[in-house]
Amino acid sequence: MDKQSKVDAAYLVGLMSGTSVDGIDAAVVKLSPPAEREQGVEVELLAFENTPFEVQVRNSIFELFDPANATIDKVGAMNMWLGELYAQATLSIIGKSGLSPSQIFAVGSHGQTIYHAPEENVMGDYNLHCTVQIGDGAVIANRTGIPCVSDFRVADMAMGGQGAPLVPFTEYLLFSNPETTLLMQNIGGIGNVTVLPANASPEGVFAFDTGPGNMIIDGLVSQLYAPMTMDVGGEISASGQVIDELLKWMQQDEYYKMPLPKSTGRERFGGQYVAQIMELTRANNWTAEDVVATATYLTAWSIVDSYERYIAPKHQAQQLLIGGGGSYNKTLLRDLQQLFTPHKVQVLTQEDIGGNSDAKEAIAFAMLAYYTMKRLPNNIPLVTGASQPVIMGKVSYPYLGR
Ligand SMILES: Nc1ncnc2c1ncn2[C@@H]1O[C@H](COP(=O)(O)OP(=O)(O)OP(=O)(O)O)[C@@H](O)[C@H]1O
Ligand SMILES: CC(=O)N[C@H]1[C@@H]2OC[C@@H](O2)[C@@H](O)[C@@H]1O[C@H](C)C(=O)O
Repeated sequence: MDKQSKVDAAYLVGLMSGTSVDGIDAAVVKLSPPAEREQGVEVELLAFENTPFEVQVRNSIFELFDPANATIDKVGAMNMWLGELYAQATLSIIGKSGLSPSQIFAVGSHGQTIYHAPEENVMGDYNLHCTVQIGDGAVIANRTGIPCVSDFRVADMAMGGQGAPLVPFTEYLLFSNPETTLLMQNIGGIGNVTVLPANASPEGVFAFDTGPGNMIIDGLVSQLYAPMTMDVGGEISASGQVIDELLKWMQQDEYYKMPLPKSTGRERFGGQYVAQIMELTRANNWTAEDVVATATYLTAWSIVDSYERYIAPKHQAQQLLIGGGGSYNKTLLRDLQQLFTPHKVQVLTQEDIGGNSDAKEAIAFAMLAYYTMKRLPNNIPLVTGASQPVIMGKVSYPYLGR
């Protein structure tokens, strides 16, 4: 890092639109760089906004999750359209922060994942893996006049990694603690955990996707309670009972036993999976609230199962710190508290420690973009499985005529 960057704070915008497809999270942060490489970076959240997707946009994105529907014209058009929406979200949040676009060092945009196949051999004999995030960075840069870093995951995958999860890099920088072993659990569409052992070096950090977060719950609610798309506050599941037979069927999925590193997505727990549950529901005459309660319990179970299988043999954790939209589902929190009590792990949300469950990932992509702009590596190879550190993200520069 050059001498200048050690002292100057930078303003950045972070954009996240995750696997839930609920909308765009946009954050403006002030980043005070570390004095020495990775030690002591500080980030202050200046403004945050979630812009829900209009129904038409959401439906068009969902269409692209099925490779048979994701024709090149639709992918190309949505790549441009999302770029526009991300640019609007960027300008809106900068306005809210009281800054002007010229003060922003860079935008870090995750994009919309429409396909993630870290294991799959997509092209037959060619043994190619891939991950696809759309919402073009060049559109964002040119519409806002701010350099934009986008498409983070490909560089890691090029070096043999899963291209996910990426947030552990920033969680290590922001949350690691000399005395407490923390489990940073995100519950978005997918659930993912970062293990921050007390006093760990970056080599001690590990992370992986625990399985579905809200994806199955959202899918079932959309089918059984349309036009609702989520179980707000966990009220539906609170009124239902877990169906043992369905729970056992869900627990059979091979993902839970797969070795680390691992990551997953809609390809496993999306529309097709929900359609299978709907078939079982009709065949067995299960009630809607019991089915949603079971999917909710499954998510909590997958998190504690991951702890027992991969983490507890190495580390006794003190806290499970939950972020992402799942932290607003009270039934899910209740189930997690119940399941972690025997392990003596305290279950807290980001809000319990003065954080923001919604903003966490957007903040992370602002931070990752900072490292990209400084040409510093920003993956954790032991987390993603990459063979070496890489500088993730592609930079688009606007021409400002000066
Ligand atoms: N008030 C609420 N009550 C219950 N669930 C909620 C509430 N608000 C959000 N959620 C759940 O959280 C989901 C959105 O979470 P989040 O924005 O963290 O996911 P994401 O970033 O899209 O996903 P990922 O992190 O997997 O990429 C919604 O789809 C919904 O299931
Ligand atoms: C391919 C992809 O978009 N993965 C997401 C998804 O949502 C949660 C989990 O699955 C995680 O692996 C990842 O996102 C976060 C931001 C990450 O990379 O850390």
